[in-house]
Amino acid sequence: MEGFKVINRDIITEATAMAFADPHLQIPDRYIRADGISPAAGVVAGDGENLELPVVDMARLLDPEHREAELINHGVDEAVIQKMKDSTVNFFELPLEDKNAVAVRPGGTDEGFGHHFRSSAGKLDWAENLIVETQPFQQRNLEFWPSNPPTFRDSIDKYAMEMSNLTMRLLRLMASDLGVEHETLLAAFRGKRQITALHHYPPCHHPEKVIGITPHSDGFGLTLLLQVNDTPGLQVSKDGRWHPVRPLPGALIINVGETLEVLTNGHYKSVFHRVVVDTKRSRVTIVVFQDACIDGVVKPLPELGEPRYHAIGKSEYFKDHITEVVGQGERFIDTLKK
Ligand SMILES: O=C(O)CCC(=O)C(=O)O
Ligand SMILES: [Fe+2]
Repeated sequence: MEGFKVINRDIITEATAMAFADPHLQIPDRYIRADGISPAAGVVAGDGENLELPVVDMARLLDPEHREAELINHGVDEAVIQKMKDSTVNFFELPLEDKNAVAVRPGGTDEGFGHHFRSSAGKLDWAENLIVETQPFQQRNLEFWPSNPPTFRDSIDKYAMEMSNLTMRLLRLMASDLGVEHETLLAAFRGKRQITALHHYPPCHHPEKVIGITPHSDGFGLTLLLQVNDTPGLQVSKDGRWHPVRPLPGALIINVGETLEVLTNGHYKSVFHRVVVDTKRSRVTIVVFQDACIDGVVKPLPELGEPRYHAIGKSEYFKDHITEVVGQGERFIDTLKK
């Protein structure tokens, strides 16, 4: 996967692992954000102003009549979710040495365990991440798929499949909402890449000095985010303030990526978000990105009228998306608006 808000990867060192494990150790300088990125720099909305993201209660969305039953019959398989959560937690609990068996290779592919984002000032996010490409099947690079815990590969394989199916169900609903043929929207996603990112944000005794994930908006089509535990941290930017997002237990958060904003000609909007870390509890999330394009191009579906965004080739899109996100902290697609 070329692109994906990555400018540079870094391995997790012993010193970092120690700082992550002991909230009372001094924060290494590379994690201290003084560059306008730190949570201290943004205004956070008050209590009771948590943002209602498009939190999708699958059961309710798919069948208003049969909430519980529908979740079992049409929603994501609970056993698959639980197994994926367990494997993820087990992986992050391993000693650093074991996790580094699938470490990122600086200058190599964008997969692996490590830091996946480094600001131009060389600062790092307060998190360790494992990223693997889960679809298309032929592009899986098992070198980066942990064999420890032993359940990991099977868990992620099944979870990825569930997320592909869920994406197709969501796209059908979106296509109906947009008034376009289902196939038009589905075709833009079919056979495209699916990237799975596992995030672990350790606690930090000075959360105002570090950031779990730098403010950004997702570049791909659709993001499906699952919280493994209920530690808060995700915040969404709206009207110049950061609003905490607290998903309902068991709900997935669906983020519209910039590519989907363009495809739908601005009907769905991609949001700017970040993660702040907790003083006491770690936060673990499982995030699946579904990519999309029309014949290699990011552009509005022709059915949706006069295009409001300029068309751009996929590789150019990702190249520019990175520079823009990192350079200015703004959404790249705003530069594509007509
Ligand atoms: O972990 C989270 O809550 C958000 C992760 C995220 O924004 C991303 O992976 O793009
Ligand atoms: Fe994101």
